[in-house]
Amino acid sequence: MDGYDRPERTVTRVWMVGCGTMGGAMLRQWIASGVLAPGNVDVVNRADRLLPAGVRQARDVPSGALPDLVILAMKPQQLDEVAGRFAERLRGVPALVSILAGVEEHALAARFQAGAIVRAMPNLPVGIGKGVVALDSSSADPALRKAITTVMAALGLVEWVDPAQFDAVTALAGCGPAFLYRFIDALAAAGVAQGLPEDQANRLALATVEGSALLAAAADVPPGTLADRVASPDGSTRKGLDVLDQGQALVALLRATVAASAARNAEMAAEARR
Ligand SMILES: NC(=O)C1=CN([C@@H]2O[C@H](COP(=O)(O)OP(=O)(O)OC[C@H]3O[C@@H](n4cnc5c(N)ncnc54)[C@H](OP(=O)(O)O)[C@@H]3O)[C@@H](O)[C@H]2O)C=CC1
Ligand SMILES: O=C(O)[C@@H]1CCC=N1
Repeated sequence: MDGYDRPERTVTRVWMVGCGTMGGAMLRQWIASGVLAPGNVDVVNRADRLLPAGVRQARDVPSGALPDLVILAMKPQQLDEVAGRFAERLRGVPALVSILAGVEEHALAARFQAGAIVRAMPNLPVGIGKGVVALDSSSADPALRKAITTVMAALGLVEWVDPAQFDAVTALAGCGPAFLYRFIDALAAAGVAQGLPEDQANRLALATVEGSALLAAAADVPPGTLADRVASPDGSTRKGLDVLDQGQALVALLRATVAASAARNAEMAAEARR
């Protein structure tokens, strides 16, 4: 019991529909962290993939009792196909979690009859337990929200967000790793342009981003203050920052980048509405 005389909810048996790049990253970390036992997970995909040992995979959902949780981890464009094939069999599952970008809770509820539906937006570092998982649900009760929070906490930072902000959160955190990886490559390429060997520039750029992120995460001051600490008075960093800050160049570039991703999420939401 949780102190409010309600039974605790636990997530033990899970079915996962689709388990590619993101589903696979989540599953690997859940199993590595002991949150899920491999023998309690069934994956439904179109062809066998390399999955953690002990996880079953098949082309159809298993027969027998429904699990505690079904996770939809295929692409948004595959929603109707998956609903057409599996919605009847999944009817009455206690909880359905979707990681499909853009696809709203009522679009899922129009296709699947589940006790509750939760939208989740992970990002790729969940595979090492250092990701972000944004969550939203209007149908989950407090006990389920707590259970889902516990499961997702093994993947990294968990944030419940306003549904109206889900597309923005997806653009920032879900897509964010891709933007960071581009930045790392661009930093390395800039070093090469200054005469560094390419392999060395790649190592230096990656280690610089890794160390800087770890330091910022541990610091008691914001990243902007750390940037000023790097910039010695009248030194070389300031000259570089002046370029990034000129006309708010970097801010404007990232605003446009995140806005483009958020707009695509909104398009995918519209495509899934009915
Ligand atoms: N990649 C990322 O960083 C993030 C992705 N997401 C979301 O995760 C979801 C998956 O993306 P991602 O992992 O990149 O894509 P992938 O293409 O890597 O994975 C999709 C998976 O779905 C499976 N699949 C496709 N159609 C069906 C079907 N009809 N029945 C069962 N399984 C099916 C594929 O099977 P098969 O293996 O046979 O091809 C594959 O395993 C998307 O909805 C995306 O919005 C969310 C946050 C971040
Ligand atoms: O590119 C995509 O659509 C998904 C959503 C967030 C990251 N990847």
